[in-house]
Amino acid sequence: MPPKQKTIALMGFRSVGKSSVTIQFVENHFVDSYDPTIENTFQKNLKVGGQEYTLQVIDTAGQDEYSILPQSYFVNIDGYVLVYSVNSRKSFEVVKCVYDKLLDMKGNSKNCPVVLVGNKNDLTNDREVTTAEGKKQAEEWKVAFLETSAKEHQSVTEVFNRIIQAIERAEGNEPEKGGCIVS
Ligand SMILES: Nc1nc2c(ncn2[C@@H]2O[C@H](COP(=O)(O)OP(=O)(O)OP(=O)(O)O)[C@@H](O)[C@H]2O)c(=O)[nH]1
Repeated sequence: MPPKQKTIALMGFRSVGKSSVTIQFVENHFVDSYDPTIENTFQKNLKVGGQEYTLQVIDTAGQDEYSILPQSYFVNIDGYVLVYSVNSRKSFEVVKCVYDKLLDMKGNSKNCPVVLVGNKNDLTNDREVTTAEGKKQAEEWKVAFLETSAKEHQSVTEVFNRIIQAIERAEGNEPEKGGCIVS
């Protein structure tokens, strides 16, 4: 089977680690410095449930609760990774606003595959959002939830595995359960 092409956007408040998660996934390293993103697109192959995927990963500029999302964020994007950082309650509030705006534009949640990600879970002493709160929000939205650490490469690949599964489900295909092989 030829690779399927999917486009995924990472969205969320500034400095939550969208670029770090993307770079850890695509290039397998962690960038300690903070360089605000305008917008970058990366490409990466990933095998999920026996199917090869070519992913375009769009690392967006950070949003806040007042951001007007550009039209380009609603067309030609198959799935959304909504990122907050567990050490910032503000970023958790912003991610809810971003979700509401996405849903407004997409019409309903069936058209809007999402994975909710609480990044920086290595910062145990600075935590402001509990795992239970993230989980509860994801259950309300009926989406997958993961806590990650881009710094410690924890659950990063799993994020992309889960968003592909969500996209396939939204398209009416239930992908086989199984390992995910990164190439
Ligand atoms: N401790 C820790 N720091 C992280 C983690 N992920 C990112 N950071 C740091 O957080 C800062 C912001 O990370 P970025 O990846 O640039 O965040 P961003 O969401 O892309 O930011 P914008 O481009 O402004 O939207 C950087 O200093 C990163 O090194 C993580 O998992 N753990």
